[in-house]
Amino acid sequence: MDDDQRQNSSPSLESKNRRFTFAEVQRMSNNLERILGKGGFGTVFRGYLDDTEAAVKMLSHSSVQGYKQRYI
Ligand SMILES: Nc1ncnc2c1ncn2[C@@H]1O[C@H](COP(=O)(O)OP(=O)(O)OP(=O)(O)O)[C@@H](O)[C@H]1O
Repeated sequence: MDDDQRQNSSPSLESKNRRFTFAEVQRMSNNLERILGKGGFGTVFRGYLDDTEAAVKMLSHSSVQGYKQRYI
């Protein structure tokens, strides 16, 4: 399936991945106040994007290295 087909078959599935600076992450997560969980790529914190509650995932340094080793 190519990208066009994927978009047509699931129009509501849009990527919401965005990157923020550490200062922005601190602000939106109230200084990393509440941990929601941990995954293979790093810790997930509760945060707010504007007024919407959001899960904020911080990639761990080792996962970024692993990503580079695999994909670069
Ligand atoms: N949107 C969310 N709402 C609430 N908790 C969340 C949300 N996203 C992630 N979490 C919590 O953070 C944990 C880690 O999530 P994450 O997506 O990073 O990893 P995973 O899918 O569990 O594992 P992996 O990173 O190995 O694929 C989850 O198990 C869950 O407890």
